[in-house]
Parts: sequence; C-alpha cells; structure tokens
Amino acid sequence: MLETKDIGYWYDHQANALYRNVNLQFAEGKTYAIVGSSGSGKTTFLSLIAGLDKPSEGEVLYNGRAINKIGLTNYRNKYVSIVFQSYNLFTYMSALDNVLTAMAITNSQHKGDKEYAIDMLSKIGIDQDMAKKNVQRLSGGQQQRVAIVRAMCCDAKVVVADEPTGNLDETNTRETIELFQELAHAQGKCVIIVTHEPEVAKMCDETIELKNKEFTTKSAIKA
Ligand SMILES: Nc1ncnc2c1ncn2[C@@H]1O[C@H](COP(=O)(O)OP(=O)(O)OP(=O)(O)O)[C@@H](O)[C@H]1O
Repeated sequence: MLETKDIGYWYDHQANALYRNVNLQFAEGKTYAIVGSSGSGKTTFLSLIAGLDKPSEGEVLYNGRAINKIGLTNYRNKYVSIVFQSYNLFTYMSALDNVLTAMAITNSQHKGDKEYAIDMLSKIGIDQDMAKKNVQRLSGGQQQRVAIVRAMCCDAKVVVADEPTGNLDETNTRETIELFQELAHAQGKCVIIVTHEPEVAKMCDETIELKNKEFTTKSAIKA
C-alpha cells in the first residue's frame, strides 16, 4: 500500500544525509514499529511518508502512485491520519466534537454521524457524559485514545504515530497499542509507529530498526 523507492534525505548537504536508498514496503492490515537511536531520523522518516515533507531524492508511493503526483496536501487529507505524542486534540472542544470535526474535515463516510462517534468513544471507556465535557478534563491516556478514535472514524488508510505512548503509563500504553492493532487488523489500515519503547515494538507486527543510516526489517516478534 505504501512504499519508499530509493528515498534519501538530508537537511543541508548530501554528504550529511540521514539515509539514502531506502526501499521499504508497508502493507495494509499491519502495524509497524520504527525504532532507532535518538537523532537517527525516525521522525523525519515519518514526515516523509505522511507527506509533511519531501524526500531529497527518491519517491514515496501510495498504491503505486507517487505522492507528489497525488499532491501532498491532497494525499494527507485523504489518505493519512497522524497521531502525535501531544495528542493534538482541539483543546477548547469536547471529545465528541473533536471526533465529529475530524470526520467533517476529512469528509469521512461517517461525517455527521453523532451516534457512530458516541459509540466509538464508548468503546474506549468514554461515556456520553464524558464525551461532551471539554477534552482537557480527560486523563492523558484518555486523550490519546480519543486521538486514536479520531483516526478510526476517518477513512484514511495510513495511520502514522510519533511516540504516541511517550506520555503514558504501562497500562495506558498497552491499551493504546491494542487500539492501534484493532485499527490495522479490524479496519485494514496500515499503522506505522515511531517508538523508543521496546514493549511497544514487541506488540507491533513488524519492527524496522534505523541504525547506522540503514533501515532493517526485523522478523515479527509477537508479545
Ligand atoms: N529542521 C532541521 N534542520 C536541520 N537538522 C534537523 C532539522 N530537524 C531535525 N534535524 C536533525 O536531523 C536528525 C534527525 O532528526 P529526527 O527528529 O528525525 O530524529 P529522531 O530519530 O526522530 O530522533 P528522536 O528519537 O530524538 O526524536 C537529528 O540529528 C536532528 O538534529
């Protein structure tokens, strides 16, 4: 579904490239963990496949089409959901309005379907009363789950997440990754997570390690 073709990236000079000739494939229905030391370029890689930045060389392909041909803004709006460590919810809105707004902005097939949004939120333990309160009244773990439900309610097939469990305790981390698994396994999405936590990587279907400017796919390690 998503493929990098000989991509390379450098901020200033080619000689200082973070990596070059990266050829990776990401399938729908699977979760991927990208691991590697700090500063190796994981976040940068995520921004390339999410269409937030362009590779210095090579192409990112979505279902065989170069994303710059699709148009980066068009690609991001239609095909990608992004989950951040800092949740990136609209802080002045309720959880319900956050989900409804995302469905409206992305023109989801569930656009305007309040009952669907309420039902999805209830699946992560946010009842109707709580769903209508300002999102800042929820705990960090709950806010991150709202951010994931928001991705679930949108049609985008690619979900990228940058350290989504960075602010969460062990229990919330596990629940969050289980939701990502559901997103991939039940909804057929392609979920790509940057993480420095080995427990998170273990729960994903595949781990890709970025080390010495090379990406290596590790065999699936099941928790
Ligand atoms: N705008 C920029 N201009 C120049 N260099 C940058 C810029 N943004 C990031 N870098 C450098 O590029 C390298 C890769 O950064 P990136 O954030 O992708 O790494 P990372 O693997 O995600 O790190 P971490 O795990 O610490 O978040 C780092 O050395 C960083 O200092």
